[in-house]
Amino acid sequence: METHVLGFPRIGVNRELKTALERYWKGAISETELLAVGDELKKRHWRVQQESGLSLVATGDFSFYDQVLDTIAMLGAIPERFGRNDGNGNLVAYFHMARGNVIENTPAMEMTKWFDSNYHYIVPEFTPSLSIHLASEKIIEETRHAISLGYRPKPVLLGPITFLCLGKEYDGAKRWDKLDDITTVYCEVIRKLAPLCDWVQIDEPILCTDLPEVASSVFIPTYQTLKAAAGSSKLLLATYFGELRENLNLALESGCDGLHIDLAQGKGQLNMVLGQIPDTMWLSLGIVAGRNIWKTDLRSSLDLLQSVEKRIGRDRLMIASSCSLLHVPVDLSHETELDQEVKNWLAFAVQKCDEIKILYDVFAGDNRDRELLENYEALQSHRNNPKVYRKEVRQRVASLASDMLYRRSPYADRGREREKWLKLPLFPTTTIGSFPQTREIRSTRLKFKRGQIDSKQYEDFLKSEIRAAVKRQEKLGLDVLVHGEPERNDMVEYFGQQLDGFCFTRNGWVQSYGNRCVKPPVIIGDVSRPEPMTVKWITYAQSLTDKPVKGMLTGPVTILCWSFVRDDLPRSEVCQQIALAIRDEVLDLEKAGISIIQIDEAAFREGLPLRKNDHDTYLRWAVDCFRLTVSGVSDRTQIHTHMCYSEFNTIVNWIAEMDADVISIESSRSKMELLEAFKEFEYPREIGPGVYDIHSPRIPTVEEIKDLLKAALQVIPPHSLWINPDCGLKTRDWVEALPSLRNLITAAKQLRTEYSSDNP
Ligand SMILES: CN1c2c(nc(N)[nH]c2=O)NC[C@@H]1CNc1ccc(C(=O)N[C@@H](CCC(=O)N[C@@H](CCC(=O)N[C@@H](CCC(=O)O)C(=O)O)C(=O)O)C(=O)O)cc1
Ligand SMILES: N[C@@H](CCS)C(=O)O
Ligand SMILES: [Zn+2]
Repeated sequence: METHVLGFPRIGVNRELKTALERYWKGAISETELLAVGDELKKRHWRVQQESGLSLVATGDFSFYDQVLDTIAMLGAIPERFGRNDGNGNLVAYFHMARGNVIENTPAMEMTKWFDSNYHYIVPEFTPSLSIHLASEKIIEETRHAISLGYRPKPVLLGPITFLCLGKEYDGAKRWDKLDDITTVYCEVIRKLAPLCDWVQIDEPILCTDLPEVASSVFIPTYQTLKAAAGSSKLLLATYFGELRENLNLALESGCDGLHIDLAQGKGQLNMVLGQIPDTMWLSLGIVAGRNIWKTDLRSSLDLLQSVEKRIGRDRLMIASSCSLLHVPVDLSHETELDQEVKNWLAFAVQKCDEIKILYDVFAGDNRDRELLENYEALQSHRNNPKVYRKEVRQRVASLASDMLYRRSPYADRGREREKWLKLPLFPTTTIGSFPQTREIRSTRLKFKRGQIDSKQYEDFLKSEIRAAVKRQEKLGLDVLVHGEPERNDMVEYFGQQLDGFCFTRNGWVQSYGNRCVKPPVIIGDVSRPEPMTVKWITYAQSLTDKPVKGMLTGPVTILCWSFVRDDLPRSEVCQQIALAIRDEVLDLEKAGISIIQIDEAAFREGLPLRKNDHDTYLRWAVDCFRLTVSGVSDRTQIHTHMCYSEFNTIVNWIAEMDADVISIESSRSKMELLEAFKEFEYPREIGPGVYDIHSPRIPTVEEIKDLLKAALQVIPPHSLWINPDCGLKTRDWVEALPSLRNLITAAKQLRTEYSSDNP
């Protein structure tokens, strides 16, 4: 038997990687110093896995930005605009791909959501001239390094089929034409890894989705080629984030020596796999959930292990995490301020490694009765805690009436009165909500948290930030203003902190992309809103200006998706509870005189199940929860929503069903590609496709912005077009945000002039 995790979080328990990256980008540390931080983190994480007693340690899972970008570097699949650098150890080219090159004005590669998670990967670009060759031996070097330190490594590669499926084709390129070259490089890498290790893990999460036909047809031959390169080293085909369903045969006939299945998000597949797995194939059971932070139910996991043993014996079994632990925080023992009872319900990456080992020990016949009893008691304490079940919340959800899902009038009617009221120009300009979270804002919040300043001082500081934000926007000439969100640490955590039913970690950071991390709140019980959460700040901003200030809220689906959610209640029901809480806030904002309210549903698309068959069920309850949130307002109130990284094509009709008056969407990195969706489906509302890529430090030019707007105008009627950045500006500095917004306003003004003279 073997025990292992599919990957370990790389950010570091104190976000050491984030700090080092930011210092390196600023020029405060050298490349050598950055590499040393990486080495230290790798060593630390290998040590954790070994000290837990796992039989294998993952190598190649560390990355300075993203594992897909590392694969791009390994294959030399570097787009021409970054020069002919081979990416091997060349961190400069590597970071240009991730973040753009400010000096040469080269845009970054696109970034999008990793399956249905809040992790983001860099999207491979396939062009006809792309030449694939082994360009980086990082994984081989890392594996040798682990061996030199006495570890038993299991290198982790992103599989070629998933890599190809996740990329995008440009200039008429056909991705599958690259398969042979890519397979050749993978063979070269596997051949070099084979003498170093017993197992090589190849991740093909794409097998848990509806696979394109061509991918199915090339899967088995590709893997047979890879297996031939592996020689006596064993290949573990890792699947996760769902069930294999109709792709099971591909996995079983791949020639791989082992198959890993996700039993957290794909428990239903176990019987089918057990019924069909060949006698020679190892089975890695992903029992310990890699996407949530609840303790594993060890007793029921042991029952499962025993039932598996009865069917296929124990010699070919591996006990594992369901997926990489990238999606959970590093170490619970650092949570010194968490309520002890709640803490006892949780397990982070380090603790999950321990759980795997306990399962192994008990299964192997060792006595771990104390740990089993503690685990049982912890689960009971969660179930029986009075905060978990709250009668008044359950009753409110039970008494929901269907008329609570409808605005008073249909869209066409409710706009008329509002137009007179809001007096917005053609192509109204706005931003998405947040302004730069400057060092001063973050450190003042920290001082408040540590009790070094009192609430009056903190509130005065936030008000001065809001005043400055309003002044800046008036000076820029924006039409619809925002208060800038200086009071928010994060758009989900901030709301979670004010809602009953949530709890928080102090240090539970999870990587979202590159250097950016989130601290997802934990939903432990029924959710309700004890008091207004944003009204004070929005009304303060509105009191400073005659222009409309948008109320800014995070929507229920996004709060759900970006939290660790209790697993004893359907997600749809938890979402309804959150929707009711946010509905109360919407109505309070309206009562306080706010005429435009934006409800961010940045994670709406992310929550979409990976299989088409499961889409409609999710979309129905997710759309209804959004409608429940906003439908109480009068016709005069304009409802906005905002979404990031949206590949909408198949769900535009559902987005229209949300019945928001205006939607703003990320689109600049993908060069307005999302508009394809609107060509076929005439979206009956107003739209602000993003024209400024806020994830890059680059300042977009007026011409660039106008080009994007003109592309948008091919599809969106002028009276429906809003002008805004892709997303909030919290990750930018003012030195980048101000000139970018100036260019955005100039582009809007020029377009207005062109349109009024073209269309008198
Ligand atoms: C919009 N996006 C978001 C996603 N998910 C979220 N939960 N939130 C989002 O906004 N997903 C999709 C996109 C892109 N993803 C992200 C994710 C994260 C960020 C981001 O900016 N993260 C910040 C951390 C934010 C935060 O919680 N900050 C806290 C703590 C600040 C801190 O680190 N304090 C230091 C000391 C500071 C000092 O003295 O200078 C400390 O405590 O030691 C806060 O502000 O209070 C990040 O930097 O990673 C953006 C997009
Ligand atoms: N209002 C939020 C949305 C981010 S998705 C912001 O501007 O940061
Ligand atoms: Zn956004």
